[in-house]
Amino acid sequence: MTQKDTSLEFFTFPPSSMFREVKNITCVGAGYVGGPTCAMIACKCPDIRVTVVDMNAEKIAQWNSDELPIFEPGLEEVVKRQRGTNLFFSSDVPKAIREADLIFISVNTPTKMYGRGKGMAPDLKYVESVARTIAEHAGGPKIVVEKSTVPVRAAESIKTILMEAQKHNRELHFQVLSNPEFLAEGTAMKDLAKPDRVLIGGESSPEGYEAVSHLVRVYEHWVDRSRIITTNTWSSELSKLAANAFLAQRISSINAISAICEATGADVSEVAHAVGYDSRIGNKFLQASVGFGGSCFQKDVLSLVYLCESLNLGKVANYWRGVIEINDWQRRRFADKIVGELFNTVAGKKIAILGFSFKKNTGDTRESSAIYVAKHLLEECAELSFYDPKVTEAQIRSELALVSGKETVDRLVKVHSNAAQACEKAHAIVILTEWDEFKTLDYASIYKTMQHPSAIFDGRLILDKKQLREIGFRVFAIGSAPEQAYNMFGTAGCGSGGDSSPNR
Ligand SMILES: NC(=O)C1=CN([C@@H]2O[C@H](COP(=O)(O)OP(=O)(O)OC[C@H]3O[C@@H](n4cnc5c(N)ncnc54)[C@H](O)[C@@H]3O)[C@@H](O)[C@H]2O)C=CC1
Ligand SMILES: O=C(O)[C@H]1O[C@H](OP(=O)(O)OP(=O)(O)OC[C@H]2O[C@@H](n3ccc(=O)[nH]c3=O)[C@H](O)[C@@H]2O)[C@H](O)[C@@H](O)[C@@H]1O
Repeated sequence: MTQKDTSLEFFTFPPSSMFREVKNITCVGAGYVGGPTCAMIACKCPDIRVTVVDMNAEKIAQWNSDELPIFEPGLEEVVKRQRGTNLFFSSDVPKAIREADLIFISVNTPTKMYGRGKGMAPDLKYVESVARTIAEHAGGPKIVVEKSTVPVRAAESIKTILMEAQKHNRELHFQVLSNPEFLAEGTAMKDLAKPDRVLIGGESSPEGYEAVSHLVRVYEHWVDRSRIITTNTWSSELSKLAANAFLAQRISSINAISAICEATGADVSEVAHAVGYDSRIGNKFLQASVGFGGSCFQKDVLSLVYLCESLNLGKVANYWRGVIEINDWQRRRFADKIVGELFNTVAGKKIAILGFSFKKNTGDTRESSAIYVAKHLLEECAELSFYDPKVTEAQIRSELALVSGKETVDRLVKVHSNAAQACEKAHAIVILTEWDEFKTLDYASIYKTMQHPSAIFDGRLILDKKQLREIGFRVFAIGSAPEQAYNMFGTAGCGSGGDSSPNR
């Protein structure tokens, strides 16, 4: 099936349409995707009533309150404007399903932690449970849209469940579409308002085309038709996994280069700039870091690896597995670097950790690299004092307890409400999230309150190394050798992380 075969441009509606024009949308799953996506649809489509439902009643209560359950720049304004007008949050899932013309499935698909595929395959139990609820309560024709990220051919399972219900009730008609979401946290509202593309996959049949065209029309309220791509269902499902794998691969690529930089005197920012200037490569997503985090990159690359293994494509599986391996290695390498530069022991030393969320402008901590760097340092008995502008103390403690145990966390972890306090009497500062406020801290004053010699480890490349060195800090950044460690003949004076321990 080619792209052109499924393109809607040449498509004319069949005389008897199976589905009504979309006037009521229900989204099952009021999380980081369901909430912002539906807020945007409600905002851009005043003629459509949008209801977001979730089995978690507490979360729904938060969506209906002044304190939304997630922080996302620009979200609160839109929710507060639309809520009660054409945007509703409810925990009455059956009712919202009955009333909908189109239903988004936007539930979580985390990596499975049990049974077959443990630690690799995505857990599709929530998606399946929604499909069953739809089958039970639909009562009439529905376009069901898979927005969650799923493996290729997941739509087939949803369809099988729905078709079983259709066999027993002639009022029921279903079409299952794939419409993966590409928003990034922290910029979700911008991404939704002006997406690079909207991807819709559907069945190659008149009913499939009709369903696709209904969803196209929803997006056409604000997205130019040229940016709405229609494909077959499986291409759409695979494109989402592929897009995340490509993005994650870019980060692992630049992080792999960062290790070479540290050992040679090249500077990863300069290399990224020079490489990214090639218009075929492009300059986005080339920021070396302490490793990518977030709920999706690791999960989706692992899902791709599992898919390849299931298809007996071992070489392809290994290729993508390397992306995760480099990411884990980068985190470990950075933690080892901290221990090494603090004279090979951090036991009993206070280390200030600035940033805990997986990136700036979000309070989301899922798979944050901070968790893993902290885990390694806690294993070395470091005393960690944290500050993050959007992550609560309870959240930091509970994430760390999962990997290091509650007793260790109670003994060695403190959480502060500002950066300066976290740094007081510390031997080192470690930047793990690129929050803007960390760029402009008064480091000269902070330096005076610290133990000396004082070190800064920049895992996000946001600090001015020269200025910090002038204050007196020993400065270490991902992807550049310490200033004194390199001579003009190219021999690095300090090893900064080969495959063996970088400790000197
Ligand atoms: N977080 C992100 O930035 C992005 C996530 N995605 C994908 O979107 C999907 C959703 O991700 P998030 O919104 O981050 O997850 P989330 O965990 O924030 O939200 C999922 C919600 O679904 C609810 N839920 C689960 N099963 C349910 C059921 N049977 N009935 C009613 N509610 C149910 C949960 O209570 C939860 O509130 C995942 O597949 C993810 O891979 C895609 C693009 C971006
Ligand atoms: O499927 C998803 O969940 C989403 O995953 C990512 O979005 P997100 O994880 O929210 O955030 P990103 O901006 O992609 O950052 C992911 C991680 O990579 C890190 N990163 C990003 C870019 C970069 O150059 N270097 C780098 O280390 C970030 O700090 C963060 O830890 C994708 O960017 C979205 O397109 C996708 O929809």
